[in-house]
Amino acid sequence: MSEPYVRIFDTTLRDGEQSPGATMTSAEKLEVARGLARLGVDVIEAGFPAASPDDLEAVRRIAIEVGNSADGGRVPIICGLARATKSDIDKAWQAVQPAARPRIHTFLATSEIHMQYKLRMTRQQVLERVAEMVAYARSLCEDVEFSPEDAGRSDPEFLYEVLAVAIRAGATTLNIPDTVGYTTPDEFGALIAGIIQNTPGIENCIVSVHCHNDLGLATANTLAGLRAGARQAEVTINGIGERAGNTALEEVVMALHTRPQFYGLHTGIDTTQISRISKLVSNYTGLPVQPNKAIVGANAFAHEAGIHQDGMLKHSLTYEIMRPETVGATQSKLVLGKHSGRHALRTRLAALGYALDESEMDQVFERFKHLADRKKTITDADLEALVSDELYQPREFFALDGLQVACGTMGMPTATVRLRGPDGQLHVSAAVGTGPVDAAYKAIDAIVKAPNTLQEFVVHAVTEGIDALGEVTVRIEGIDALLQISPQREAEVPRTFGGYGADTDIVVASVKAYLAALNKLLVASGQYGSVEQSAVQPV
Ligand SMILES: CC(=O)SCCNC(=O)CCNC(=O)[C@H](O)C(C)(C)COP(=O)(O)OP(=O)(O)OC[C@H]1O[C@@H](n2cnc3c(N)ncnc32)[C@H](O)[C@@H]1OP(=O)(O)O
Ligand SMILES: CC(C)C(=O)C(=O)O
Ligand SMILES: [Mg+2]
Repeated sequence: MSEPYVRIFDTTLRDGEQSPGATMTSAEKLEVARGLARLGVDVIEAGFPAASPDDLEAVRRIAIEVGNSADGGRVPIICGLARATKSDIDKAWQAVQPAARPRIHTFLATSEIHMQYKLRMTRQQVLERVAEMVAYARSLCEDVEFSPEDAGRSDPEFLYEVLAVAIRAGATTLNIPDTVGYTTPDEFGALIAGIIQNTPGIENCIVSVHCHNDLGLATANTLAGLRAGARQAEVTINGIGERAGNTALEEVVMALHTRPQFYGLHTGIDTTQISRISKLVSNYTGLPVQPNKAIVGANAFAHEAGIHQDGMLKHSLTYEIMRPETVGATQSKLVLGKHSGRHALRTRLAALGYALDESEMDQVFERFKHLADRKKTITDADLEALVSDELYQPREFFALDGLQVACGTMGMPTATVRLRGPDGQLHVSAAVGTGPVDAAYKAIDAIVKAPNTLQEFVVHAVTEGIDALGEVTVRIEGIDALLQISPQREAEVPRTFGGYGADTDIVVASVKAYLAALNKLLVASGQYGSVEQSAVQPV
């Protein structure tokens, strides 16, 4: 019992598939089973063959194709679940028999509430059924697992008795399920310790734990069970499963992997396969992984806070207890947003090719914070637009002098725009568009003649109510020919320009924002005179 190896029993294809809506096709199950074998799980619980002929066939295919191949370095045990009835056990055996290492897993509830209301059986009848069905399973298969369902709410003394009967009948693995996720870690650990201490013959069996997450304690309970002497953990990928789910494979494996001194236990899992199988299961079941999910969530290795980003840049272990590559994830992400600081911003700008001195950095940082207040995440294109503000002093070549729009359901949206140009003259143009903003932008384009593509258009209400001040942020990309001032300058000329406008009239705000971005583009292009200042040098 004291060996340090923990068997990973994956039940994604059985208990995981019991998640509402998570049904997978046979082909998808086979693909997941292959992924689990590559991951290095010890046991694949491939399904509940008595549930339907399709389920039986899916388990059988897995037994044939995955249960006989050593793709993952060794052949996994293929297991089928069965109620404690002859017909379920026969179907489970029919399904798993073709595997090189088949297992039958049978179960019967032992809590008072399940015995009385669900099974309508007495304790004595349960003991007799366990003896009979475990022996029957063992007559077919050498590897038999027995689970006293709802063990977490069962009388421990009765459990010892049931388990001893199962051992005498030939069970080789005794799995202790906290079926409804009711127990707490101390309690569950004590239950496992009590079972190991008080069940005759248990020293020749593997004790297993199977926890559900109704109180969010599945992983904690599983680890407590392992600390108490269990050497098999029943888990699912991404923690999917009945109701709030099962213990997540990735959490248990990485807890043991990350804290070897504390647990002194290890598994045969190739941790670099974790991210891949997580995505596969999420895609096939249609169950998205929450972004903050431990190990496999999109944010598991993303850092937004400036203090954390600074720490990460100095030494990744300041804020990461494991490397993303260890679980097969792409590298850590420093997400630029309203909580970011100068270190992260400077690093990102350097990666984009800009080296700023302190005072330039201060200016860019101030604008960055202001923009981050209005936008959830700041992209590289946003940064280029920000730097362009510093690199090329914005000059108002074209200023809005008047705007009139006609829109609604009675005709074509039309805009008339009057701009004061660099020559001091007023220029008027009118255009139709798909809406008033589109029409106004087309009218402006007809005057300004600076080819560009609109990359982003964000409208934001600053204040509440009908008279809310609307803010518009746009980002445009200049068409290359206009920006090729000279080959040497090309590398340092940003192609993306941001503009911002605010007004109680959202179309006016949109026009102001567009003109602001266009004026920057015109400065960069040198169309109306030379570039005034180059504050930023390429790295
Ligand atoms: C905790 C767990 O995850 S248990 C596994 C849950 N998984 C599943 O249920 C798999 C999918 N299930 C199914 O497809 C169906 O329930 C089937 C085919 C297994 C059974 O369908 P039905 O025969 O129509 O029975 P139904 O599901 O309505 O009721 C379950 C019956 O099994 C009995 N039963 C429940 N657990 C066990 C058990 N471990 N051993 C023997 N009988 C059991 C119940 O008491 C009930 O019996 P009753 O009809 O005499 O009252
Ligand atoms: C069948 C058993 C092991 C089960 O899934 C449970 O009790 O949760
Ligand atoms: Mg379960």
